Amino acid sequence: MLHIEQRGREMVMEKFQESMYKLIVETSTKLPKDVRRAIAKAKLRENAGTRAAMSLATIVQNIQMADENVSPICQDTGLPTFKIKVPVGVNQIEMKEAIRRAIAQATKDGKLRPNSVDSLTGENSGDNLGIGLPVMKFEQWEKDYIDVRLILKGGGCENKNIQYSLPCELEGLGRAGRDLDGIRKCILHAVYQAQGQGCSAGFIGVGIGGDRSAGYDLAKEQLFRPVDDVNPNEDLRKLEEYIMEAANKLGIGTMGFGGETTLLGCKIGVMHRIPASFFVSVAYNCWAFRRLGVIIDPHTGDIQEWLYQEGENVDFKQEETEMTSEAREVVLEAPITEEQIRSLKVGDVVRINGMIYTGRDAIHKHLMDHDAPVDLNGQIIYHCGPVMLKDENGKWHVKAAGPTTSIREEPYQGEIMKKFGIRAVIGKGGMGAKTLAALKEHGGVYLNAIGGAAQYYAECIQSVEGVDFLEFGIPEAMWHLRVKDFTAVVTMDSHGNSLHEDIEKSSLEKLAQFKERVF
Ligand SMILES: O=C(O)C[C@H](O)C(=O)O
Ligand code: SF4
Repeated sequence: MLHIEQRGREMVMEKFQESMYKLIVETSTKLPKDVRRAIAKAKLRENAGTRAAMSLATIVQNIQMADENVSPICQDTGLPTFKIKVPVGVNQIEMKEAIRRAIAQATKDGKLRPNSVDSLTGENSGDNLGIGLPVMKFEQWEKDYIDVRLILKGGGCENKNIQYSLPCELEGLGRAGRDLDGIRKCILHAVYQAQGQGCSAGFIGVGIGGDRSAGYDLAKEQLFRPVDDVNPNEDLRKLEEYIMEAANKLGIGTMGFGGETTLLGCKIGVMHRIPASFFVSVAYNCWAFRRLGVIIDPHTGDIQEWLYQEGENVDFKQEETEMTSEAREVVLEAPITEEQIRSLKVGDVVRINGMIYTGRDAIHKHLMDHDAPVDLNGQIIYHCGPVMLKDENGKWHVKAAGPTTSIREEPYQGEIMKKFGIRAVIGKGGMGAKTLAALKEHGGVYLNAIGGAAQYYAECIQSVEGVDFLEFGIPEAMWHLRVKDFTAVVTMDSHGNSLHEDIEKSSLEKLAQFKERVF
């Protein structure tokens, strides 16, 4: 009897594992309906031919490609966080194990990038498991079904989360006090400081109150609310509406290229605090807002219902995908000469053919005091940590390959370009003053690709010609990629111009319009 019961439980857990696998794959590859609608609305607002319109065209094409290929929307499949509500009596230990197995399987199948790194040694576990990862938060409830929600939040937008301790002084906005108006200022500032680095246009979850950790938890909890719900707290409903309107006047736009839409959603929650502390915590999520949920039958482990499925679905299939822009278009193929680079100006659209080499955090640090494994003279470095799969013949295939946030390489980039003769770097979000000066001195350009458009760029990659530093892990290795028609925009040129610097300046001026008390 006991034996039969145990066998029955094992079968339920196998089914539960299968259900979790489906949830993971669906979350990584298909944006939820509410997010699609927000993106479709943003696209309508942009004027044809602008950089923002072109970027949004790439984004919707990418969403559609991810649907069709059942492949990750963005190569950074994030830090998986599960929120699970269970009836009393359900075995949480077994559920955790099943989720861990499902995560490892989805990684093996190229639906998740191996993203779990030992914080001390830098070693990638290879299967997305690790100390504390994936994050699983259980709660019991009186209902008779299991509710599992999953968010895959990438690193670039996570790095733009911000926490304010009121009262404080904010650039452009002045004093933020311990009241609703002070909160308003913090939230606007949070959107401003993210610029394009978290792959705007973004969604924000805000947590008011708590301590530092509970505040961030509350902020992230807001990201599980449907984009189009209405806050039941009247003050917060008004604040959410106000923020949506005001933030979209900052002119940061898609990818920080300027434009009409900077924020796609704003959800605010509140909890009590202790007298001495007043935190406003903001969780920033990129446009590639991957969160879904399922209802599970605890007796079978089967999915009974998918969540976030209300309302109209936008499949972007009918979209006109022609990405025409008013910009000058230039074809580049490495090795690139200094003369070619000097002829490029901010705003030019570049189509790259031939070889590019990936390099991100580990490689930049390494190259500071080591030789490069290949001759990088005149070459192009791509800030990218792709999702790769090896076939049975040992051949590598690119499953997703969008850009990563370049600013992390700011301490190294200029020096490395000069040391090796690199002429161009591709990334997203832009770089700072040090790199801009090096581009001018040495003759280099910074090319901005569309963050999150991992399927779109994977399709530009014709072959993987080699790999170095695989010991750094798949995302950090140097992949030698042959590309065709890889499109990016010059946003920093060799004449001292930076679109990022310009947008930061103009958005700060716009932010200052919101200095006066509103609430
Ligand atoms: O790690 C990555 O591939 C990208 C990251 O999510 C980023 O936005 O920089
Ligand atoms: S690259 Fe952009 S879209 Fe992808 S996870 Fe990072 S912030 Fe999000």
